[in-house]
Amino acid sequence: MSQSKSAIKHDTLFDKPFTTPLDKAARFSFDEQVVACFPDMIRRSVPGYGQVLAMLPIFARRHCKYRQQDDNGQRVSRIYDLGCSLGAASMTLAGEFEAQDLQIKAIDISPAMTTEASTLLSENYPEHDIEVITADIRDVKLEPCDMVILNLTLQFLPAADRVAVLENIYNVLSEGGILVLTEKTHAFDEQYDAWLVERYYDFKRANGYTEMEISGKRNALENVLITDTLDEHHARLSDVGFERHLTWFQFLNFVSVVAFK
Ligand SMILES: C[S@@+](CC[C@H](N)C(=O)[O-])C[C@H]1O[C@@H](n2cnc3c(N)ncnc32)[C@H](O)[C@@H]1O
Ligand SMILES: O=C(O)C(=O)C[C@]1(C(=O)O)C=C[C@@H](O)C=C1
Repeated sequence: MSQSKSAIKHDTLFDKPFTTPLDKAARFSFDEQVVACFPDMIRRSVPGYGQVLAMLPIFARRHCKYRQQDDNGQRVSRIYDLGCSLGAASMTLAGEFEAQDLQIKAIDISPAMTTEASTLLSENYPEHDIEVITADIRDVKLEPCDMVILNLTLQFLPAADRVAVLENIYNVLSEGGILVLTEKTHAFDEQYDAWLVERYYDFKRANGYTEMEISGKRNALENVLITDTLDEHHARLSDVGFERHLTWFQFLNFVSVVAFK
């Protein structure tokens, strides 16, 4: 993928002393500053990020069966990329499918993200039917679809809103379709959780983050990124109607679950 304006910036967002977590301005947000270094940040901060992305087209090949129709009446597979950020998941899918086979709808609440995602996707895949939409995924009316990707997005919604978003997804997925839900989690057992969190910080250290950057980001994410346990995710998927869902990927405290309609 080529970056539109400049080379990807190195993430140095938290390399200065941080303010208190009560300072609203210090809260993590997906603004222009984050957009500028996002590919570097997510690659160095999320264990297995590239591996999860690489599996999405492989899952799509098995589960997307041209069940939908585009505006010209052509049979297509419709995929939602919810909380798309710069469109990395959409980009990976477009790279593995012919333009006429897919209709991708990539949605994000951050205009800074969607502006850059639109540029990147249209520059790299001008022939593909990819719509980038700036919206809150709690408000959008989804259309019938074959696959939904929630890659590190649900964790940023207030806990009380998560069921409704998953219910909407369940209702619009076609029979045979899938939801791929990737999340940062915490372990119920405090000792296991402490071990996982410490090894996660080791992972960040190994990727070049300093102690100040690690603690600054932790403060900024407090009450912004709210994790559930893996059991809570599975229970919620059952509650909204998914009868079958399994954890297909886990790397430290990051997991990915596939739910089958
Ligand atoms: C960690 S990023 C997702 C990464 C991306 N899916 C990827 O694979 O590269 C989380 C994204 O969710 C978006 N987001 C958070 N709350 C949202 C909401 N209510 N509606 C839509 N997008 C939301 C943020 O703006 C941010 O871009
Ligand atoms: O938990 C952390 O410290 C992270 O950096 C994780 C995480 C994520 O899971 O989305 C948080 C914010 C950025 O979007 C990139 C990675």
